[in-house]
Amino acid sequence: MSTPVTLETIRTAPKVLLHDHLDGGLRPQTVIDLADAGGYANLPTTDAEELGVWFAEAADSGSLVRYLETFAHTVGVMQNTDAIIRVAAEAAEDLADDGVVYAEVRYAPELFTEGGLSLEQIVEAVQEGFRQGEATAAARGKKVRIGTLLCAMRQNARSLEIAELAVRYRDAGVVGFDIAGPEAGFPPTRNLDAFEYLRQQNAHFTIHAGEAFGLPSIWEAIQHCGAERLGHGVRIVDDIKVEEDGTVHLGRLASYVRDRRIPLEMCPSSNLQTGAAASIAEHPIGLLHRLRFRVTVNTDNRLMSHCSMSGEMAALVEAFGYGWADLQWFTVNAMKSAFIGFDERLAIINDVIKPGYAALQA
Ligand SMILES: O=c1[nH]cnc2c1ncn2[C@@H]1O[C@H](CO)[C@@H](O)[C@H]1O
Ligand SMILES: [Zn+2]
Repeated sequence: MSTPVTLETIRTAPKVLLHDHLDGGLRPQTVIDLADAGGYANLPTTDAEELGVWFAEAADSGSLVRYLETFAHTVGVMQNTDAIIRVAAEAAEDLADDGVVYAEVRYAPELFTEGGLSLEQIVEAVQEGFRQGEATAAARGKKVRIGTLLCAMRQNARSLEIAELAVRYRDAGVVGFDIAGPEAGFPPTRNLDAFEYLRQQNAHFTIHAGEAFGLPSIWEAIQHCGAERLGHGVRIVDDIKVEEDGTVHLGRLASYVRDRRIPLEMCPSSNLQTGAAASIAEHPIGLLHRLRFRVTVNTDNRLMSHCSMSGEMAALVEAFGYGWADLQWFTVNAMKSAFIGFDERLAIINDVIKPGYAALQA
């Protein structure tokens, strides 16, 4: 008999996460410890439980710009290598404990230079932390592999430099590039030189698009910049019309995204907080899953959105009645869309994901 699909059983299922911010996933107690050690005095509270609630509530603002303001505190405590190593190691452990078998975790190196670290020192500290966290998790019998994405911030003008950094570290665990930060007023085409460079280097990138801004942002990301995946991409529904009788019409852009199998890195809880969707039940992921877009499920920011990979899946199960076959479909979609090599993706699908879901459905 098939195992019932509950939060607890979903935790045991192999999961793949493509969109998770390192500076959005700290444990509240770690924020407090690091603030204390590093002399960061601006935290709203030094009680771990209260701090967790504070982040979730402050981020629950209905606006991406206000959501992003909460990162001042996590970035504020990550300005030395010890702090960065600890945060990265704990991220790997927490993901492994939640049953994530492969994750791409992203961060913007340019945000961690206030204490005098070079971009290279920052990248190396994060890689060291991931390596430590993977080893700690493996010793507990949980195997996770972490790939790193480097973000450039849309509001700054350092994207080419960060793209070069990503390429320099591509054989050391950095598997791709992204642009993050406020979307309105900062179109992806501002960073064309970075994307051009990455394409010439045969390097991979995704772009946050279609979260706080609509179709033009998605169109630019794909057709001008050459994004392989879309961070969020929720607003692609603006190009889909559902008639009262249920007939569906896809516009040219939505058709292109579906036909080309462009992966959508969807983050349901985060989207509720930034106002990109009103509720999980009304989240476009339901329609996009039904229409067989290349949908993936992600956390975005586990601290600010007070979520986990298993929790996001459980919320979808509750809202849409999904079963193991749907959760496996999301997981295989994500693994197919990862930025590591084809043979490695295939091995995880065949050796880990399929047997894992088969056992749950047996
Ligand atoms: O959903 C999002 N949309 C756009 N930018 C984001 C989102 N979540 C986090 N960041 C931004 O990405 C930086 C690097 O990790 C974070 O510091 C935050 O400013
Ligand atoms: Zn994001």
